[in-house]
Amino acid sequence: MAAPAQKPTCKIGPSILNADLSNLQESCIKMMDSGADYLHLDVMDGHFVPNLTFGHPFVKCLRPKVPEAFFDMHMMVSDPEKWVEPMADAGANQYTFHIEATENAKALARQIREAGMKVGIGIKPGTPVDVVVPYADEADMILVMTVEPGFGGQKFMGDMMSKVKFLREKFPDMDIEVDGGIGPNTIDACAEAGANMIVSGSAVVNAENPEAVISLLRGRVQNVLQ
Ligand SMILES: O=C(CO)[C@H](O)[C@H](O)COP(=O)(O)O
Ligand SMILES: [Fe+2]
Repeated sequence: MAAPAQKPTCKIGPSILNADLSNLQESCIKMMDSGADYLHLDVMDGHFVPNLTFGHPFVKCLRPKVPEAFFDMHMMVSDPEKWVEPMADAGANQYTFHIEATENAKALARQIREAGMKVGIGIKPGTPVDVVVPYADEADMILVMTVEPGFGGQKFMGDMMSKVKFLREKFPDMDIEVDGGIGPNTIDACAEAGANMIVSGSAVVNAENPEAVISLLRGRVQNVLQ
């Protein structure tokens, strides 16, 4: 029997993309100590997006340094099928692939689940939201990108909120994540549209007081969820 549906709760996941790359361990620990609910780790392959970050060897080294953290892997890669088992072995908890990067999202979702991870499905700004609907049953989370994937520190695309609203109406119990350009000035739009998993990169990691920013973001989302 399927587990009973649970109302989505607010979770704040800092992206360490714009942190000090020579000291990511410290940045991750700092984010968790500042009240992060999870860590959003951006994997870029220089092909699906025009930038490179890190892969499963880095995740494997990071895992024991932050043993309690939930790792949400944002896989901006062209062959998402290829890295499922290596990421699971490295200690990833959720594997978010882009719908644009696969020809068989259903099989990929199954592969991720069999590897013991939660399934996330992401859509780029140019992808219509209805593309993801047939696969929603296979997913734990849908990610609506609010910038063109590839770089941190970009401007939030408010017109993506219609996708979030559409998904929230259709899937009241689903985790819906937003990612890109989110901080104190843009959180209200995300919260009102119905997002409950909030990725925030530069606004949190560059803040003098990351704890205060995380708490502000959480407060705004919780106000709407209640
Ligand atoms: O996936 C991403 C970029 O492709 C990052 O997660 C995102 O950009 C977070 O950084 P910021 O909050 O600075 O925009
Ligand atoms: Fe991301």
